[in-house]
Amino acid sequence: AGEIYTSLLNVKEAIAIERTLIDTLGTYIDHELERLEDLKRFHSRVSDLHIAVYNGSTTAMANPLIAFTLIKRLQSEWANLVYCNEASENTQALRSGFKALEASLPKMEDLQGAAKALMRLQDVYALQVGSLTRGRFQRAARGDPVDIYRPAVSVPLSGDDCFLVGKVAYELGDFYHSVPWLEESVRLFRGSGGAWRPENQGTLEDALDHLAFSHFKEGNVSYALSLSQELLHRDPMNGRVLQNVEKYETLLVQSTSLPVSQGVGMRRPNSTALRTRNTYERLCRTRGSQPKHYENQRLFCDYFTNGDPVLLLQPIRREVQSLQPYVVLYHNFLTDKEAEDIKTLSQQGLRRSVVASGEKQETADYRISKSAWLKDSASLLMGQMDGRIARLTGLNVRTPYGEYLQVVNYGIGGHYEPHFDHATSASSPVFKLKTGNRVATFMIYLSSVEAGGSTAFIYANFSVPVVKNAALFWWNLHRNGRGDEDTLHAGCPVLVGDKWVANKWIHEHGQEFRRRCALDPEE
Ligand SMILES: O=C(O)CCC(=O)C(=O)O
Ligand SMILES: [Fe+2]
Repeated sequence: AGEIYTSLLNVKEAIAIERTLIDTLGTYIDHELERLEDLKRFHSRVSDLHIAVYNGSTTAMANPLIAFTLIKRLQSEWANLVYCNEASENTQALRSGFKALEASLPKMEDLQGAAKALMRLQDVYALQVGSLTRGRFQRAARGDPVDIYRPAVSVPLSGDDCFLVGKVAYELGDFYHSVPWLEESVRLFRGSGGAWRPENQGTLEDALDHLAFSHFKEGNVSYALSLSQELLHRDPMNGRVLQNVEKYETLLVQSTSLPVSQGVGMRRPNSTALRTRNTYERLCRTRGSQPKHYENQRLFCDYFTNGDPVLLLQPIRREVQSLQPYVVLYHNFLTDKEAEDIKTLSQQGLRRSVVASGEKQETADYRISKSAWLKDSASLLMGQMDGRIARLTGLNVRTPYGEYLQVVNYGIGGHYEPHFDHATSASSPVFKLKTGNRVATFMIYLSSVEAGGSTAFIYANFSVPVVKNAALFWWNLHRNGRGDEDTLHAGCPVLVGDKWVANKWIHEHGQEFRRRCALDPEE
């Protein structure tokens, strides 16, 4: 079993696992209740006897029957009860039921991945952590926060839920994220009276401790001090906290003469994609600033036939999204049934998506999804689709000029940060087919999403929302074979939904007479 958080299909499968656990726990509780009923029955029988028969005197023992039953109870009944194995048998059944599922349970990696996903969504969609903990997706705005998406059912987070997210950030040394999540955790733990719960990972004290240190690392010593003082108040014997309090006090005395380092504002941790991050995130939140069709006459919608006899009978609705680079959206490229069939066909083959790294391929945080390759033999549908793509694009998409269909299912907060589909180095695995570079991408949306998940073209400054059954086509290379930098694109994090896409990558070879060279290097 691979990880779960990288594909929503696997996350959905986890529901069935928990159903089994619910049943197992239910059985355990029933058995334990029966056991406690037995204990209660015995307890009240004996205590009733003491009230009714013995009644503070010993005269009843003159009755040999009463004396016999007292002897019997003390000789065997009490021992039988006290040494009964039922409790441990019940526990054992509960634990073995759990153990049977252990292999299919999420791992630490899944919890971390899911926590990182929440922080990613918080960043990219500028969501308020306070709203998230109330089960809402809201952005800070002047005045009241604005709903980005309204879920039908909203599930609030607990103090412990927030503690875990904060702790994941904390352990990554990411105090920018640990602070707001631990703040929420402390607030919620305080609100619930700080009562201990057996299922919890952390306590109010743990949250205070992590929060104080996060503030200290962010340069907010006085806040770190007051949190540590609260912690010390609750846990006066904690020597480490006492030391911290003293340390913070000393630092504060010294720093009165130093420039105040507080209020600088916390910085988000740097990522490699820093250069394009602002544009990328803006494009994920909005559709960007690509001129609308009425602002640019050359952007249009039409019913497209490509002069093809089949398409002439059933033209396809084409929406030109951009001219430089040339990006078009073909609506209703597939039927619902076909989209479902493709998802079903790929289910067994889904593996964690990889990215090119030199000559090798490896998993990366910047691509969170699972994908499968569907060979032409997978279904008759493959050939039919190839035919449709060939008619629309006028290109040769037969193997090896077109790659197998790559079906992708995104995970929690799943995304694909800005990248090129074509190879940018001679050692790229793209050249393994020996049919040149990826000249064009034909990407089909197999699902819709509730929120997020747009496809963003960073330099071209526009984004395309997910439209189920539609297909997005663009040229990755200039006519002279050089990569077109303007095709830098990304799959935005899925805010709410189960996003599926399918990629058909078309190579240079086989297109010699279909897409000819041009003298203009920009063409
Ligand atoms: O999911 C998307 O919107 C983009 C996917 C993509 O760019 C890719 O798979 O190469
Ligand atoms: Fe791509």
